[in-house]
Amino acid sequence: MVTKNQNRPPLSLSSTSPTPSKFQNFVGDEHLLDKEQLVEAEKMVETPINGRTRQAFKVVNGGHELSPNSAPPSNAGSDYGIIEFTREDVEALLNEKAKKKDRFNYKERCENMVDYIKRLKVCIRWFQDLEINYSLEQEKLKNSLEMTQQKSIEIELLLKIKEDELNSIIVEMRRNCSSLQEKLIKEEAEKSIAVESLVKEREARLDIERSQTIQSANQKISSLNDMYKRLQEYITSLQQYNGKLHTELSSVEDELKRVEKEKANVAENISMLRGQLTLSISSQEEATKQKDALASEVASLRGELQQVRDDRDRQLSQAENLNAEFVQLKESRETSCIELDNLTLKANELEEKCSLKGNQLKALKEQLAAAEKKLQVSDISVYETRTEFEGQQKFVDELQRRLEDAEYKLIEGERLRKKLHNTILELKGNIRVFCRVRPLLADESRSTEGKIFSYPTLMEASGRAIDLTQNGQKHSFTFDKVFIPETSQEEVFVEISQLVQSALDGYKVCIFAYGQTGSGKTYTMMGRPGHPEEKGLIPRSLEQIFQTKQSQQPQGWKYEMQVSMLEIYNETIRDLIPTHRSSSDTTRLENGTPGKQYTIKHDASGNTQVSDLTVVDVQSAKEVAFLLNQAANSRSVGKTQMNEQSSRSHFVFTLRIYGVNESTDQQVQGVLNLIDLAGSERLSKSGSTGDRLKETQAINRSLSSLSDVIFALAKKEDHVPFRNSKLTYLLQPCLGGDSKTLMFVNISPDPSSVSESLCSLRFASRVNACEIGTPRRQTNGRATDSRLSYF
Ligand SMILES: Nc1ncnc2c1ncn2[C@@H]1O[C@H](COP(=O)(O)OP(=O)(O)OP(=O)(O)O)[C@@H](O)[C@H]1O
Repeated sequence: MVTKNQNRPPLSLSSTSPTPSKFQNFVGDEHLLDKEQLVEAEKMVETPINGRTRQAFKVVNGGHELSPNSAPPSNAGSDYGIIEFTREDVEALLNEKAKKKDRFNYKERCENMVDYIKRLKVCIRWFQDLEINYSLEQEKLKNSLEMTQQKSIEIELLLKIKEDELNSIIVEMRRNCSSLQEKLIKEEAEKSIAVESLVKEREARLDIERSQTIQSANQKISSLNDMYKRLQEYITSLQQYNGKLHTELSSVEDELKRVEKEKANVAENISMLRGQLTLSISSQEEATKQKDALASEVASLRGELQQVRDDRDRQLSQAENLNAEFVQLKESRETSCIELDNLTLKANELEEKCSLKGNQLKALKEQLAAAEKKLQVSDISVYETRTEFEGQQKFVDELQRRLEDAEYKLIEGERLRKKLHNTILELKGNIRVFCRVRPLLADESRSTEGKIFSYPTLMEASGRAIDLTQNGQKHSFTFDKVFIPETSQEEVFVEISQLVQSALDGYKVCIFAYGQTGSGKTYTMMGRPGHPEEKGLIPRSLEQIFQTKQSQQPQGWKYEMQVSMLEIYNETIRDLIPTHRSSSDTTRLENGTPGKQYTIKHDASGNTQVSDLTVVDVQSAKEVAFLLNQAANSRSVGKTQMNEQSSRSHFVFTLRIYGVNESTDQQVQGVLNLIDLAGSERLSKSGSTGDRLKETQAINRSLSSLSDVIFALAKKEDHVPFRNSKLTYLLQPCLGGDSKTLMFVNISPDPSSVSESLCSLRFASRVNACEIGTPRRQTNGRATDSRLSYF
């Protein structure tokens, strides 16, 4: 049990004879229990709690708990508590108290009283302090109460204001609410009306929609019809345009023929005139010569005449002298009679001579006059011939100019036609296909089954169509271009030069040759070694690229070029640039075990990388030609029944072009891929065995993968099996991307290969129908590692 009384001072009880109780142990003579506590203690002694006979009381001094055995201080503090004691203790205490009451003497009482008074004084002081504290506290409390009251008044005021506000708001809201309710009712009524009308409308709309769907379908059909018509019109306009071009072309050709005829006539005339002119020139020369001869003769005759005259004069003077002498002699006639006779004779002789010379002179003069006349006539004829020649020359020049004009028009027309054709193809996004039929080789049969190929020359088809006849059945094909066997390498290159040019303009370009073994793929791509005039597309393309590189330098263009070459042999990639070729690679060449593993990767921007492949920076076509030569020597080639020098692998030549224009800051990044595929062949025909058989099977497998890819692309299937072979995976960006792709389908004219040729042509026309998207120009900045990027 715990009792506390902190506000009252403790009363002390003194005992004279300590009882052997615990209580005594604690308090000694002084008991710090007050009356009430004692009464409490008595009560407790009388009423044991929970059947216990001991109750716990503790005396606390200044808040410190006293341990049971420690004696309380003499001035045991202002506090008290509970002391553990027993019933017997309390009883003994009470008995002791009763006994002590009597025993207290007066002095002790006085002392006690004094002590008590002291204590009371202390108590009073304590009370006073307490009172002061209390009043202070009261003051404080009062103040705070006042403040609190003020605050509460303020708050009350605020509350009142708020309440008023809230009331007004509530009133307002009630008003609003009622108006809203009214509105709601109204709206609900309207809604129900609207719902009704909506239902009605819906029904009506459904009716209308039904009719509209029919209408829209009709409209669609009509718009499709319109579109179809427009397309038809566009096609017809294109056809008309094409036809116009063709008519223009044919008229230009007619004109050209006419002009050529005229030219031939004129040339004939000119040659005739030239003959005449040479004749007249020679006659003129002869006449001139004659004239000169005559003139010199006349001069000599004149000289002679002069001489004769001089002679005559001399003779005359001599005659005079002689006459004088004669006169003298006459005087001495007799003496000089004989001399006179002689002199007379001499004079006669001289006169005769003189008259003869005079006659000669006359004849010469006549001759001279005739020659001069002749000269004049020939001069006139020369002049006439010259004017005629000049007229003819003018006419020839005029014809020449017209011919040049016609030729220019013809070339322009052809260029425009090509450009339009290319634009149409680019818009269509198709792979372009050129077909090339090679000439019959010396050892191939020429006559047995007749001609199997013909080339229709009708307007539209001219230069683009090829017909193959097998067992009397004709199969017609049309491609972007068909090259007949007589077409030269130069003529073929002219057709692709623009495509090559676009690699410099920043396009990805891919040209690959497909065809049966021995059909002329390597000839088309590489040409005939040692015959410069028969060099193929690859060397020609490189020459053009490096020439353009040079010619564009003045306009500020600078190009960097990198070359790499690889072959896919038995489904394994091999680096064809020898700088990297290790001894292990060489070993593999012989035993066919794979060495270095090259992997193909395509990045997000459509570039292809082949890991570890050698890439060489090149500056000139010569450097590339050297590398090409080395690659051609390293390439897997073997002899088969179909071809002496059969390529047993797919050859991929890649030229990466990075161009920058320093004056305009333009940048282009183009790629030129030139691919010579290995030839397809029938195992039965090729007669391959052993390693050759393995090669043939690998070639046929990869070409069949190529055809699977083409089939999937043509059918626009969701999945295109590019990964089925290294070849198709490498060609993926060309076949399914945004590059300008051209396929050469090479055809052998050998009648024994007619079924293979038919297969190739069918495959090619399927390729021609493939849509791969519109080519994109790469004009972005320099790639971080452009060296590895391929397609
Ligand atoms: N247009 C042509 N003019 C003259 N000769 C040609 C022509 N095309 C090919 N040839 C000759 O035909 C033969 C076979 O040609 P080529 O080796 O290019 O065939 P290919 O298709 O590459 O064969 P493979 O697939 O077996 O390598 C060669 O002797 C080549 O010189």
